[in-house]
Amino acid sequence: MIELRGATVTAPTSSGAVTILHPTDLTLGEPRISIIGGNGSGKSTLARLCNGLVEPSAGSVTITASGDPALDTRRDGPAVRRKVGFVFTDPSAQLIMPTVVEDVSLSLRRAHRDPVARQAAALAALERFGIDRLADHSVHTLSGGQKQLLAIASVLATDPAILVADEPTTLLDLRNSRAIGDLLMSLPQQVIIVTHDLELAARADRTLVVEDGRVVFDGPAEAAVAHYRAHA
Ligand SMILES: Nc1ncnc2c1ncn2[C@@H]1O[C@H](COP(=O)(O)OP(=O)(O)OP(=O)(O)O)[C@@H](O)[C@H]1O
Repeated sequence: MIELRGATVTAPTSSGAVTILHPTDLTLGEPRISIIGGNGSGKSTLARLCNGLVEPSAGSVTITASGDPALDTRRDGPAVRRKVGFVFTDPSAQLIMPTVVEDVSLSLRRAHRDPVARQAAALAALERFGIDRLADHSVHTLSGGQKQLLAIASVLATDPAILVADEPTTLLDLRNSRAIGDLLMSLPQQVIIVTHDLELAARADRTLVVEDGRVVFDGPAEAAVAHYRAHA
């Protein structure tokens, strides 16, 4: 569960501070939540607030998961990032190591100090997502779909309670975006997806429509998509 209380984001610019997200109150507990809205409306900012990549300039963002005490994104940054995994639009931004298995191993370095156990856990994570055959491939030789799958596998290998994905299918062709969409919708974790793909957005339990730094509609996915279409 993610709670925003008066969460506001401002950024300094040459012409003074601008408000990117106006004070926002949200309790996000549904298993599948989508965030839609026009370019520059503030969707990524809202998504990044959820795992502390962006900190609120005012108000608070707290995470409660698995009965643990609530974590505050400003106070408990590293613990929040362990609880809330984040997948970027461009998986290349996230893939750092030369080979596929090394990349997953890197994200497991905290969970498994022993290199042998870590390698086994990394291979198991790849197997779970059907990409174990790529274990020794260079990350640079993967297709866009394979890269996004690997980025998701690396994040999920650490078993976060919540996954936030910022336009995870934007760079993918139809087949791969469907596959990644299906995967995200089938995960046991709570999933929050920012997307311009209205078909994917409509599969959520709840959809937020963002416009000019404000959540202007919050409700069932079909109604939210209809609102967005009518006001776009
Ligand atoms: N650090 C910053 N400094 C100044 N302005 C910023 C900063 N970060 C974001 N913005 C501005 O805030 C607005 C919202 O940005 P955000 O990336 O959240 O939008 P978005 O809805 O995700 O857009 P898109 O769909 O194009 O990815 C944009 O106008 C952006 O230029």
